[in-house]
Amino acid sequence: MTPQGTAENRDIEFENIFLTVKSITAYKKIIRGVSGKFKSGELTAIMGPSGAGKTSLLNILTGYQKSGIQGIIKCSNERGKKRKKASSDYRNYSCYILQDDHLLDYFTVYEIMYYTTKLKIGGLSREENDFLIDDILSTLGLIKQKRTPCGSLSGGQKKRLSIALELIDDPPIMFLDEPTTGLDSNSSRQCIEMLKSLAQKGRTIICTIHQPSAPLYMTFDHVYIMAQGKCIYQGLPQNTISFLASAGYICPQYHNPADFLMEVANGEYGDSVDILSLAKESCLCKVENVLQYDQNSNETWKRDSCHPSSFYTNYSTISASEGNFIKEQKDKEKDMSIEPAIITREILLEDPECCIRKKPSEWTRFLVLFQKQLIYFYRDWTVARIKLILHFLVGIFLGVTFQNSGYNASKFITNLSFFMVSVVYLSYTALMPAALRFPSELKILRKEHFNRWYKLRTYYASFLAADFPLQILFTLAYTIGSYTISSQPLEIRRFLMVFLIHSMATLVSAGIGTMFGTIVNPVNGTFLGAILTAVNICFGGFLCLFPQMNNVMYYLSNLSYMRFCMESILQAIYGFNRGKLICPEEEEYCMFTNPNEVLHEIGMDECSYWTDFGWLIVNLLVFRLLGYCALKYKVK
Ligand SMILES: Nc1ncnc2c1ncn2[C@@H]1O[C@H](COP(=O)(O)OP(=O)(O)OP(=O)(O)O)[C@@H](O)[C@H]1O
Repeated sequence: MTPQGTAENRDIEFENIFLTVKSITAYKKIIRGVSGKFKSGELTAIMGPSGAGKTSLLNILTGYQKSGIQGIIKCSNERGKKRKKASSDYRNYSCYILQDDHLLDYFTVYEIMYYTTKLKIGGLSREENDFLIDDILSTLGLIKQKRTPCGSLSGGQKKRLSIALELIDDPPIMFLDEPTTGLDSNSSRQCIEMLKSLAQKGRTIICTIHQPSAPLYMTFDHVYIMAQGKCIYQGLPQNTISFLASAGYICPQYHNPADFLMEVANGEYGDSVDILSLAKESCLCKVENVLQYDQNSNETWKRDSCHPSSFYTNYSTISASEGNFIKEQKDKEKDMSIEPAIITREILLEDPECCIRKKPSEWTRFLVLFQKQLIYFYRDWTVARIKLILHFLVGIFLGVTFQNSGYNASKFITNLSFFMVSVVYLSYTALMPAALRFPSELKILRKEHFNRWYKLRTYYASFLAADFPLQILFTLAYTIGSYTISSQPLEIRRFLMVFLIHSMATLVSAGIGTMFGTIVNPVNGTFLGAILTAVNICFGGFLCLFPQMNNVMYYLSNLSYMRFCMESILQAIYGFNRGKLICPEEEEYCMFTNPNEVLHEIGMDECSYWTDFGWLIVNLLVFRLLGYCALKYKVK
C-alpha cells in the first residue's frame, strides 16, 4: 500500500545507443554510441553542458522518443531471469517526470492526488485512498500543502507534487528531467535528498541536472556525464577529480568538481570530448575484463578498479593508439544507417505482474475523468459562468435587434438574416475556444497519457460527455431570449426544433475547432477555423440564394454544415403547415404572406428537416472523429 520499500528492483542497461534526427535540411546525430548501466537502489545524475544530449538520452530510455534510435536497452530485475517482452511492457514499470510541471491549477493538492489515485489504482476504499495520499505527501513534505490549490504552490512544491503523483502506483524506475531547474539551492538540495531516499528503497532513479553545487554533486550515487552526444565519464562522483587528473585536467584547489567537469566538457581546456570518452572507454574495458575473471566481484570493487590510478596505466598504453581509436569510432558512426531504425528492447523480468497494482477499468477511469472535467468547468468561471451570461445577453440583444421579424410578412428577409446571424454567432463562439483549448492542455495530456494514467479514447470520451451538455446549455441560454424577443412562432415544437439545430451548429463547429486547433498551432487553428466558417456562410443559402448559385457551387454547398442548419431551421419556422404571416396595416404591400412561398423563393421548399438533421449528425461524427485522430497523432 505505501510507496516506501515496495518497488521492484530493476536495473537499466543500454548499449551503443545512437540517435539520429532529421532536421530541416539534413540528418543530425544527437547521441553517438553511448552505453551504461543504471542500478536499482541508486540515484543517478545525467549531467553535461547545454545541448550535450541529456534530455535526448532520457527520452530514449523512457520510450518518449521512438524514432531515429539504434541500440539496445535492457531492463532486468534483481535476479535477472531473462524474459523477452515488447517495448511497451518496459514502460509499465517506469514513469517520466518532465521538466515542466503540468498541473491543473484549479485543483488542490489533495484533490489532484485523489483523482490520480483513482485513475491509477482500482478497488481502494476512501480510507485506503486517503491513507496512501497522506503517506506519499508526508514522504515528500507536502502534507501541510494538502488543501492548497496547485496554482498557488511554489516551484519546488510543484516539482514534489509531480513526483508524488507518479509515486502513487510505486514505479520501480523513475526518470526525471531536470527536477531542480528553477529551484533555489535549498529546495534543490531537499529535492535531491528526497530522490536519494526514494532510491534507497530499491528504486532506480535517473535524473538530468545542470551544474549542481559540490555537496549536491557528491550526494549522487552515480553520475553519467555527457558532452557532444557522448559519455565522457560514468561512475562515482567522488572519483571525478582523479579521473580528470589522469586525463591531464587538474582541478584547481577549492573548485567545485562538477563545475570543473563542465568547464572541461565545454572545451575550456581544449577539445576534450574524444580524449575523455576514450579515457572512460578504456576504464570500462578494464572493468569488464577483470569482471570476466571474477564473477563474484562486488560493486565497490568494480568501482575501485575504475579508479584513475589503475586507469592511468591503462590509458597510457592506449594513448599511443588514440588517433586510430578516435578514427575507428568516427568510422563506426558513419556506418550507422542514416535511416532511423527502431530500437531493440530486451526486457529481463522475473514476474511482471507482481509489482503492478490492480488497475481500474477504463469505465471507472472515464467516470473519474468526467468528474474532473465537471469540477474544472465549475471552478474556472471563464469556462462556464461568463459564457452562459454572455450567451443570454447576446440572445436578448439580437432578439431586440430583429424584433417582430418572426411574424411580420414584410420582414421575412430580416428574419432570414436573424437565423443566419444566430448560426454564425453560435458557430464562432464554439469554434474559437475549442481551437485554443486542446493546444493548451496537450502537455498535461501527453504527460498523463505517457505515464499510463488512462487511454486517450477514455479521456476524449469523458471530455465530450462533459462538454456536450455545457455547449447545449450555452445554446439554450442564447435561443430562449433571441427566439422569443424576435417574435418567432410560440410553439414548443418549433422552438425545440430550432434549439436542436442551434445545438448541432455549436457542436459541429466546436468539433472543427478541436480538429484545427490540435493539428496546427492555436493561431493557425483559429485562422483556418475562421476561413472555413466564412466559406460555410456563403453556402448557407441566404447570402447567395440556392436558385441563383451555379451548379458546381450548389453541389459544393452540400459540404457545408451551415447549409443544413439554415435549411432545417427555416423548415422549422416556415414549414410544418404554419399559418399565414401577418402583414401589418401600415405596410402597403407584403410580397409573401404564405410561409411556403417564402421557402420556395429561397429554394428550400423541398428540403426535409430530418434529412438535414441527419446530415448534421454525420458532420458531427466526422469532425469529432477527425479531432480525436488529430489529438492521437499529436499525443503520440
Ligand atoms: N528534433 C531535433 N532536431 C534537431 N536537433 C535536435 C532535435 N532534438 C534535439 N536536437 C539537438 O540535440 C542536441 C541535444 O539536445 P538535448 O535537449 O538532448 O540537450 P540537453 O543536454 O538536454 O540540453 P539542455 O541542458 O540545454 O536541456 C541539441 O543541440 C539540440 O538542438
